[in-house]
Amino acid sequence: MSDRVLIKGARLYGEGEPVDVLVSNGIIAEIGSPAVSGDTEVVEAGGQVLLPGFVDLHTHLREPGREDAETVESGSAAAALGGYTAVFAMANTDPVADNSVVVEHVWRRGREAGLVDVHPVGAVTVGLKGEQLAELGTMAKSAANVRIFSDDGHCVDDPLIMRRALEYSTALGVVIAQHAEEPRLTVGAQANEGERASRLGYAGWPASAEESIVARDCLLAQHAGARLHVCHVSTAGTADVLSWAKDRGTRVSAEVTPHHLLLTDDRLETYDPVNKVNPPLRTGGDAARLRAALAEGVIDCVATDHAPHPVQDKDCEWAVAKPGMLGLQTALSVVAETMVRTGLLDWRGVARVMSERPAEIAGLPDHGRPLETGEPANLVLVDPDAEWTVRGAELASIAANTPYEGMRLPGVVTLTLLRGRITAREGKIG
Ligand SMILES: NC(=O)N[C@@H](CC(=O)O)C(=O)O
Ligand SMILES: [Zn+2]
Ligand SMILES: [Zn+2]
Repeated sequence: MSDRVLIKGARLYGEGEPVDVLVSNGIIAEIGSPAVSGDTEVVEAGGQVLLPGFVDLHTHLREPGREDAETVESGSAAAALGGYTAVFAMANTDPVADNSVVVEHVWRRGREAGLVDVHPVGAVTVGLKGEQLAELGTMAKSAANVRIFSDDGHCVDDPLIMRRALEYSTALGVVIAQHAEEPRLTVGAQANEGERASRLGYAGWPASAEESIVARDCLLAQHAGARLHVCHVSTAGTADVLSWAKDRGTRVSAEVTPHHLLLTDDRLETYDPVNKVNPPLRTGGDAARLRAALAEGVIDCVATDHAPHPVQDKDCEWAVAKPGMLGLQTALSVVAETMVRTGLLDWRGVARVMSERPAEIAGLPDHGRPLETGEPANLVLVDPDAEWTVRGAELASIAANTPYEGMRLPGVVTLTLLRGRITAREGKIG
């Protein structure tokens, strides 16, 4: 295949007149009306929107340990098809990614798949048990160059351990990403605490279990001069806490998932565990506030929390089903539906929340870059007017637990380029 790609007639950030973009040697070589030589692959963009490739700070690739749900390879394919050029693979694997052997393994598997930059997240504590700090320094200095640490799936609830992790992180220049859930407040929790959960007989997961940890961690981070990242913000109250913390100069960033922007606890009525997720789907008021907070920058970015589960862990009684839902291939469309169609964000704003901010938070030098000559060609082309119908069985993930089954959504990823190489085109890999 040619190493030169000419994207003809794309609108950069969805703005202005269509231009031609020549990609060569992994970079954007020319923007305007470049001359085409023989050995150039031409992509007719027809006025579609060109954006920097998306960066997902929160993905579960399940390898090692649960290859029946996802592998680095299948998850990388889902990522490329979703318009991603970099993903961060969470540490709650089996064995846990709490040492340099596991993080280097995941990193190498990502390189072998070659569809997206796979950056392993390291665990904060040994075995995600919340008792003893993992060797953050060794993982940071390993070949995997770990930049984000998280016990995601579990909250680092002991304030002393969290304080030590934050203090240690400053010396390493890394970020601690917290799954904010006070475990004493969510014992047996199954769904958002409220009238609907009580009526259906589900133990409630109160907003305060998230908000109290976020407030505590903002204070700990501020005192330590450390950087904190808040995973999957799900409540209006957390947006308030973040707004307060940012106003007083706390170095805190935050993500919201597509499902918390679009779906609400109305979904409980279905009794279908595909809708079970942690933190749980909240109220319409929460979702509205999360959208506004994302538009305002109180919440920095969108992260998928892509959480594949095999059928036996989802196709069962609600109480025993595992929480989590697929997200990589539907994220752009859900953002288009909730943020672009509503007028809350334009496409430049989408570039900010899905590419630029996450790349900055993670410290990735080659992603989330401006669409300019000389910049790395990590790019995604989106057809903003096209719609598609989500079918779990057709997604690239091994698991099929999408909550959007049968939904028609706007925004289709038509091309993804990683360092100038086509990784996905018209819904197909490579
Ligand atoms: N989000 C989820 O419901 N599940 C995640 C864990 C997590 O993100 O907390 C998983 O690993 O399955
Ligand atoms: Zn989590
Ligand atoms: Zn997660």
